[in-house]
Amino acid sequence: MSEAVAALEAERLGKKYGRRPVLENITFAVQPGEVYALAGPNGSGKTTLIRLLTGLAFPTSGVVRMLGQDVYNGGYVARRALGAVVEAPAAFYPHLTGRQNLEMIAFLTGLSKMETRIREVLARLELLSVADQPVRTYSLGQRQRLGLASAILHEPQILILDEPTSGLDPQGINKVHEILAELAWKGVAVLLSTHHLREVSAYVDKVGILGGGRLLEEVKLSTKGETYRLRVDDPARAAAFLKTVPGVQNVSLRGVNVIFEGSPNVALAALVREHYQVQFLEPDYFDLYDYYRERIKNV
Ligand SMILES: Nc1ncnc2c1ncn2[C@@H]1O[C@H](COP(=O)(O)OP(=O)(O)OP(=O)(O)O)[C@@H](O)[C@H]1O
Repeated sequence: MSEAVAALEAERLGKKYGRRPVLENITFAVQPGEVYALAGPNGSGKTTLIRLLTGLAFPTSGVVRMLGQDVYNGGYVARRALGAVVEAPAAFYPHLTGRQNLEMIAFLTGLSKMETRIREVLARLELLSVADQPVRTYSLGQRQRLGLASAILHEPQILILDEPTSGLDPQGINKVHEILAELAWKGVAVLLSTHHLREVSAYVDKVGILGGGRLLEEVKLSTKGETYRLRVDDPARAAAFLKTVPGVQNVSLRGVNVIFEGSPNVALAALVREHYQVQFLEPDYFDLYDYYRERIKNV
């Protein structure tokens, strides 16, 4: 079966400032309905990567595709599928109201049924009560939410957000996560950068860990079924073998652990039969934040 076209795809993306490489060989994909979080210490290149993905900066090497189309080469159609907030909080006309700012964006985007959609989005972001106040009177949280409102106004299939919850209070943070999870559920591909892995681990599908300008690892967070982890000699070979075992699904490597779903008994029996030395097998209670801290310790 051929794989569906990814909503957003970066292939061997690199960026140099002068002679200094800031990003090297970044390859990943976000499928429709998937939430992908970019994590990494300060200066690891998250914002630069987001600027490349959204066309605000050009890569030194590599390709970005949206819905299968190269965004740097006649990717106008592809970019219409994109909603983004890059330098949060997004810039608005301070003397115009929130609603007027959205009307201007809707007009420039050529949106039909503009008033209904603007009302819908303002309501979803809980901004109706301040919709007719000038943006200069908005709090940081309200500005952030207006940024998200403007990014989803045209119902994009791909949403890219740089630290969408920075500066928000806990209620505002929850609201943003709730909206992003809902958009993904409706099929939108969401990519966000974050320093708050515990906040997002409830609903993100994958986390790309950036360190020193490289994608160190992609952690898949399983959302369905019972997940187990085991430690075994030669984990890469054991993982490849488990992929062929009926009753064992979604096998992946996380560091030196093999993660899988399905029957732990079947997995264990199959490994023992093939003479693997299994050190332990247990339910996978995965703390993304602890794992991330461990992973970037020596970067
Ligand atoms: N315009 C630029 N010219 C030169 N160097 C730059 C430029 N923009 C970013 N850099 C460098 O690229 C590296 C990555 O920066 P970037 O802002 O992408 O990191 P980040 O992961 O988003 O950091 P943070 O978590 O602090 O936001 C840094 O070393 C930064 O100094």
